[in-house]
Amino acid sequence: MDLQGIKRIREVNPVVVNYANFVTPFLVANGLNAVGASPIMSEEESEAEELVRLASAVTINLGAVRREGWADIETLCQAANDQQKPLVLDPVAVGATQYRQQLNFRLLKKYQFDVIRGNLGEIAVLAGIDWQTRGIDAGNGEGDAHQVVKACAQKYHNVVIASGATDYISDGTRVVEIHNQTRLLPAVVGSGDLLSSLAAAFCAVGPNPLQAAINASLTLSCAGERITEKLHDQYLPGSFLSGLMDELANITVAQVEERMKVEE
Ligand SMILES: Nc1ncnc2c1ncn2[C@@H]1O[C@H](COP(=O)(O)OP(=O)(O)OP(=O)(O)O)[C@@H](O)[C@H]1O
Ligand SMILES: Cc1ncsc1CCO
Ligand SMILES: [Mg+2]
Repeated sequence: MDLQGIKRIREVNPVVVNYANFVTPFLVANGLNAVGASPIMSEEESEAEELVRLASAVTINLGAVRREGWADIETLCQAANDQQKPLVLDPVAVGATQYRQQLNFRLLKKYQFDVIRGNLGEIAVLAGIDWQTRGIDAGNGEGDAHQVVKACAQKYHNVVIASGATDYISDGTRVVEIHNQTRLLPAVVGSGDLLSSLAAAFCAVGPNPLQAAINASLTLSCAGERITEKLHDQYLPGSFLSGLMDELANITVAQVEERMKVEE
């Protein structure tokens, strides 16, 4: 397992272009900056191709997209595919409305995403497996998480992260489970958005999307565990959030190695 990604991000300082939602761009930009990447948010179609040219990866977050935004998103996706830059999709609340499904399935049909990162409920919708979804939360379902994440990765020929108390990561063949966790991560709206953009940053420094997804998940959850411990397990989402940025900026490969709980 190649856990050196965080070191490479700090050396390379990869530019990550984000089509963000209007709820969490501050968290996503600061989180990317903290790990050593260089975030840029854009919603202007006329600069999309140029931005992708200077970027090392692109994240498309579908959290709050207006119909007018579709052309910009498609230009970003096309440029990323044309220029062979890693492309990550966050299908926020895809189960909630017909509109979200229409947009998600349209993009997944037209463009190749290297990584999809959603909660288990969202990933089940993309996989076409019956699962109860409610808004931005994961919801419950009967399906087996392994089956869901694997089916989604096979369907879209990519790597899928289904996040939750355990993060399940699959390339369609393997399923890797990340058991590091803290209840404070879901207490912060946008921790999922940050995970998606971190996956893009890690894809930018290789060696492959599966390892990048594992490294992104481990970095966020191990940083989250570290600050939770410093807060003596108190439920303090505000302190957690500011401390999380400090941990992301300082976490080392050795610290991740020491506490990582990975199963396959
Ligand atoms: N019950 C839980 N216990 C511990 N960690 C969790 C739990 N649920 C999610 N997480 C962690 O929180 C982070 C965000 O995952 P989550 O599944 O909540 O994404 P999301 O639903 O897209 O969130 P958001 O929409 O707020 O960005 C991940 O790092 C995940 O591992
Ligand atoms: C709350 C919310 N609504 C649209 S996007 C978003 C942030 C979580 O993805
Ligand atoms: Mg989300």
